[in-house]
Amino acid sequence: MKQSIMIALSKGRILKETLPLLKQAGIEPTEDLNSRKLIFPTNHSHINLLIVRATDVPTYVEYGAADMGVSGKDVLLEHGSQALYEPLDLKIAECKLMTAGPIGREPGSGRLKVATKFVNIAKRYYAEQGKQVDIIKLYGSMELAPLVGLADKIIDVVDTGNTLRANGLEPQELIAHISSRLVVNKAAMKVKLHELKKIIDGLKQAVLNTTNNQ
Ligand SMILES: Nc1ncnc2c1ncn2[C@@H]1O[C@H](COP(=O)(O)OP(=O)(O)OP(=O)(O)O)[C@@H](O)[C@H]1O
Ligand SMILES: O=P(O)(O)OC[C@H]1O[C@H](OP(=O)(O)OP(=O)(O)O)[C@H](O)[C@@H]1O
Repeated sequence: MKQSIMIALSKGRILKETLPLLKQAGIEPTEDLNSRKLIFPTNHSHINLLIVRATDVPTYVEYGAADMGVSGKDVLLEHGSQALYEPLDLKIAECKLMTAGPIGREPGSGRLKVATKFVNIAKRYYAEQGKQVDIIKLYGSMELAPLVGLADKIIDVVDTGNTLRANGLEPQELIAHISSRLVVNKAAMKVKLHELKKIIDGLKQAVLNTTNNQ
């Protein structure tokens, strides 16, 4: 019997952009993913999909509750991914992790206040520059913080820049180019090598086909 494989995905962008790649790799869910269920069967009886919050994907994979998953590089940088293999850049959900602030306004001379949900990334970024800043943890709608005086700057992902512009903000420093990555549990990679390698190779080919056709 084939060893069972659990793949962790998150709703929204990652699910939408990963499903066509999985399909090309021969893996398709056999139930409607819009239901309230959280575990979904696929056309392979040994492969199931687990739907979790985007920020929880590395945790599920790290502890082996899922054998593999798809996670934004921003989430991986924030989580710390030493415990995970990252065998493949899926080249989906591409964006940039940036600092941003009010258009044309330089922060005052006091200690800089930076609002973000990426607290670890922010700490590392400013520590590397030898800058002492106050980091304010938010869980969403970071763009609001500079508008109401909660922070001078934010750190968030930027794609078109529309969200920043709509709130009178502009992108400033680039911290990292972001795309979604396939992550694999290290122990599973040993124990389930054969089954996991088939999926990784299938996805690798799917990414190649997709990028060649763009
Ligand atoms: N505007 C964007 N364009 C392209 N990729 C993006 C954009 N925003 C986020 N991403 C990438 O897609 C990933 C998933 O984003 P998504 O918006 O689906 O989840 P989220 O809202 O960040 O997660 P959660 O639901 O846990 O808050 C992010 O981790 C990031 O890598
Ligand atoms: O530069 P842009 O193209 O405007 O994209 C950037 C926005 O995209 C993401 O939000 P998303 O659309 O995923 O909504 P969310 O806040 O629900 O995650 C992110 O949090 C930014 O706010």
